[in-house]
Amino acid sequence: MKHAVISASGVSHSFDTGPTPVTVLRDIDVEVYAGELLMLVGPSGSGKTTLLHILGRLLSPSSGVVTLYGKNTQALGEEELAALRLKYFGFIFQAYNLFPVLTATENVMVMLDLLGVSREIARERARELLKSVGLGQRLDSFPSQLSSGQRQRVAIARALAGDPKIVMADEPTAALDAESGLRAIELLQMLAHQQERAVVIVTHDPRILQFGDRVIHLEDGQIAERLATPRAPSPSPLHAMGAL
Ligand SMILES: Nc1ncnc2c1ncn2[C@@H]1O[C@H](COP(=O)(O)OP(=O)(O)OP(=O)(O)O)[C@@H](O)[C@H]1O
Repeated sequence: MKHAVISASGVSHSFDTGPTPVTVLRDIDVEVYAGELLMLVGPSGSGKTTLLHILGRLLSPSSGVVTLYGKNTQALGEEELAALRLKYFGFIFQAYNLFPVLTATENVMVMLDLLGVSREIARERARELLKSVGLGQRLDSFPSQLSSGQRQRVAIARALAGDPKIVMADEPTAALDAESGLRAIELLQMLAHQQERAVVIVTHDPRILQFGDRVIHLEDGQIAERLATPRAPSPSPLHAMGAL
């Protein structure tokens, strides 16, 4: 039987930052599995990013339970959660969050440094990761010298630095043209299908929906619909291009 990597049950969340609390998620049940690309879609404000943050344990839900490999994470303190995120998760955010004064290699090395990897080994590993996402020719480029698609691939390489079992991406193709978006989503699909990682993506982008093994629609903080799409049978064209 397939075991869930992440399981959220009865998750609700309210933000208490304004004069009145705003409930943004209501009684959500979601399971995430290794080897699948799960997409969270829905209108703006429906709670997709909030749910991604809760599944990634960047945010604790107001109520409900999130388990990681069967272990309840609710009682963990901030330090334990930070260690958990470092160990299991790779995050890719829309704005890339690359350091402008660091090269592509150095941007990936920052993550390895956090993981306690020595500088020399980190440099080697960062280069390997960048080559694996097709950036072997741009190792020493600064973010400003890269296209948006290349910057996104640096962000993907950095998210993979700790060899995470779970990769989470918020709008990974939103800022990309069609060709770069396709390459990015194929790369993320490869991480799920060929490397058995669990990949969770929040997206508005109709061009990439077909890549999801499952698509969960959120409407006003609730799950409106789950769709299963067939797994792509053919190997990624990125392989043929020698990018992976
Ligand atoms: N830190 C916060 N404090 C208060 N309200 C918040 C906070 N973060 C999000 N919200 C509110 O929660 C609701 C859901 O936001 P969320 O970002 O999860 O939606 P989304 O579906 O990802 O939207 P979009 O597609 O526009 O990014 C929105 O109404 C938003 O204004």
